[in-house]
Amino acid sequence: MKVAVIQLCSGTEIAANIEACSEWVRAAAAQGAELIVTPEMTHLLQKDKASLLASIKSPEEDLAIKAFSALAKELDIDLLIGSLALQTGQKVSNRGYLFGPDGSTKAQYDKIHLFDAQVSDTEYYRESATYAAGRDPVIASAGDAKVGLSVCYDVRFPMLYRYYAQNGAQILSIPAAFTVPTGRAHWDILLRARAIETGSFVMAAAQGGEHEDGRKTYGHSKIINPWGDIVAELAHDKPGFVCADIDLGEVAKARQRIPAWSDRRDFKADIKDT
Ligand SMILES: O=C(O)CNC(=O)[C@H](CS)NC(=O)CCC(=O)C(=O)O
Repeated sequence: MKVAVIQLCSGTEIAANIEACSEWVRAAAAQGAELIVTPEMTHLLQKDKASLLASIKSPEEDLAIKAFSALAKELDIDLLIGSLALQTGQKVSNRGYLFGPDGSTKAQYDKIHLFDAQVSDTEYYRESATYAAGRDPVIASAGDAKVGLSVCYDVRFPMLYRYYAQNGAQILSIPAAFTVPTGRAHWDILLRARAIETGSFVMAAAQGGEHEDGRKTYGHSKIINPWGDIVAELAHDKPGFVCADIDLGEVAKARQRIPAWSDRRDFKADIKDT
């Protein structure tokens, strides 16, 4: 099957971000992509909390959900919107959506692990101050593939992806808005590790560049095969997309060669200091 990841430099205007993203989705679909993944915070990257809260809507009123479900139908594709900021209660949800070729919402996933980190002496994030954490892993079908959904910082929690692999996922979706310092040091290695240790394809769609809210993100969107090879990538931080023809048969092959994903043994975690 042919798949694509889209890289964006989303700004602070929802309508403009939807339009920019839609153009790239159309371009990828024109090249034959049947499953397309977009980055975390596709329709709004806004660091200022008051402005964020003033811009976002409930899922019922959100314009991106309407626009992207219609786009999936028009193009007859599976469209996985990495995530949207949505007003869902006391706190905001960082929520991904998979829209099917009929425009239906096949799945939605709320980011489980929130990014509260001191990235450098001057750059820190307190995502949990604004966002509510999700609790449930989600696997959804796209064509013949089963896809495990995640968002950004989730990539640092291998147990989520092991759970996905053991429950039938062949593709791991890892949309992101990675910081530049952690991106340089960790992005590529974390993604390849998740592919290798689970014997799965990884589709990593990233935000990249200098955003309107003043933030910089790392870019370097890529598609990785179950052996850990990068089969397509944008080796920069500018908007664009890359496609790859992927053979889901490679998943079973990789898992047969190195059965680490099913050889797990449970051990007692209470190690005694001797
Ligand atoms: O808040 C928003 O507007 C959009 N969300 C993000 O940018 C999120 C939470 S701050 N970023 C990450 O999770 C980066 C993780 C990362 O960079 C790492 O794990 O190293």
